Amino acid sequence: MSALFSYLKRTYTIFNPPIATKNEDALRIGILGAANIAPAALVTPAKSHPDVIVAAVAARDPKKAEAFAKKYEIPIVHKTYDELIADPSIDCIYNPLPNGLHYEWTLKALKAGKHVLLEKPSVSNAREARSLFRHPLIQGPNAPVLLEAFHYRFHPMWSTFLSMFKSEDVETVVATNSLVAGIFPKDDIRFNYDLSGGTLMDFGAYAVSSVRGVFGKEPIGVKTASCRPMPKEFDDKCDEAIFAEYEFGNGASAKISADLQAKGGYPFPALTQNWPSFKNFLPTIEVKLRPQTESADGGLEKSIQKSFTVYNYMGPFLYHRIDIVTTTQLKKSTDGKVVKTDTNTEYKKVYKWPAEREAEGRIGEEWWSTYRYQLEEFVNRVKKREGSGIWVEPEDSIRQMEMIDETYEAAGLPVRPTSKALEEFDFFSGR
Ligand SMILES: NC(=O)C1=CN([C@@H]2O[C@H](COP(=O)(O)OP(=O)(O)OC[C@H]3O[C@@H](n4cnc5c(N)ncnc54)[C@H](OP(=O)(O)O)[C@@H]3O)[C@@H](O)[C@H]2O)C=CC1
Ligand SMILES: O=C1OC[C@@H](O)[C@H](O)[C@H]1O
Repeated sequence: MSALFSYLKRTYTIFNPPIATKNEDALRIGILGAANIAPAALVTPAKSHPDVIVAAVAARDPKKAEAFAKKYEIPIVHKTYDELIADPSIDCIYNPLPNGLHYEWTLKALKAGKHVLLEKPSVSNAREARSLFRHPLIQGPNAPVLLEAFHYRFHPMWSTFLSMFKSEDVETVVATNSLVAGIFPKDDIRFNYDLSGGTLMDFGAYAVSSVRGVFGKEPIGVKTASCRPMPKEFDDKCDEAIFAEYEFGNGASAKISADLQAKGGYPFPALTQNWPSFKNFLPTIEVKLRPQTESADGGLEKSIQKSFTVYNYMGPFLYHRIDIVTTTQLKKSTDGKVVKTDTNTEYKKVYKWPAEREAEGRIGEEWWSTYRYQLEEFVNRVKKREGSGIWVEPEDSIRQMEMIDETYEAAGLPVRPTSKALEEFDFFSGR
């Protein structure tokens, strides 16, 4: 009963957080577009942050911007994205535009001296990523801050999970993210090539990012990759599902599968045609370590294998569970025949940092969403405070896009298109 009560209380508070009194020097953030994700990723988290005011919004249709501003109590409405970026009262820009517009509008914001919280995936491809994240505009101690909003990384669950094993001990990783068909219509921005859509750019980007995080390094190469393209009458340069396997060296490998149009049939096919299988219902990552073998009495060998599975690693604030399974086997040394198997499973949940980590800047509340933890660090960077140290480094964002490009190429799909803003003037080639 008390577990149910605390679950309900936490969930309620995520969406109805206590309102912080704003400090005089609170950062004023403007939102580019009346985006669906903006309330969850910025407006609600900002409520409980004393140093953040969501001060302005702009949309292509001013009426839409006005309605959005009214609903979310945003004081300033700008007629255009350019006007918002030029507003001197705005310190930071939140960019939740479709992926294909990330490069252009982020660069414009940085040129105007604004800090940018940029939705994931950061840009359309590795070329854009190199141009943006190595841009002279963001170099130097007083340069504007630019962060790719891979929010799940900022939640204490993720760091705790990574701390449970050593990356060099990992043998296999499987990351699976599925969403029931029909949630996103087939003409959604996620399935529009010109806007840099594709499942690999969406759910798949989390899978790529999480696998890279587990290994703490880049793959040697893509072993296999395939996709299920969108139907021909839609945009078949976009993947509605993507499957890939990567080699990480020393026999280690990772598989990802991401599907934004999943059909399954669990548990009653006639009623649940579109549902992914139960096991894959929540975004899941499973890490298996290499078995550790030691000799035991009586001509036996003892082999211990550990696996760590997180259910809902993408949105752990809503619910998650880490399963730690230890399988101990006794085998005959002569022929490897298993004589005894013991399995022990532990379950862990981590919604906030333990109190003793506060001194390291690891602060938060049980009801902080991944976006709230992320906002805390974004503000810390802008305000030059130490913070938790968790960050998505510029080179990390570049390598993320390199892996996405390589996967698309291996799956036989084109890399997402480069923005005209870069085609027209590429800083690095000077064109
Ligand atoms: N962090 C997370 O958990 C999530 C992140 N995202 C990311 O956020 C971004 C936006 O996603 P989401 O909010 O779902 O998207 P929306 O469909 O809500 O689109 C976002 C905004 O894009 C603007 N826009 C500008 N040009 C176009 C165009 N040509 N076609 C369509 N829209 C256009 C619209 O702005 P206007 O209002 O001006 O018309 C719209 O409000 C993506 O990069 C996505 O990957 C998405 C969901 C979750
Ligand atoms: O980042 C995201 O997380 C939630 C999904 O619904 C969405 O498609 C994706 O962009």
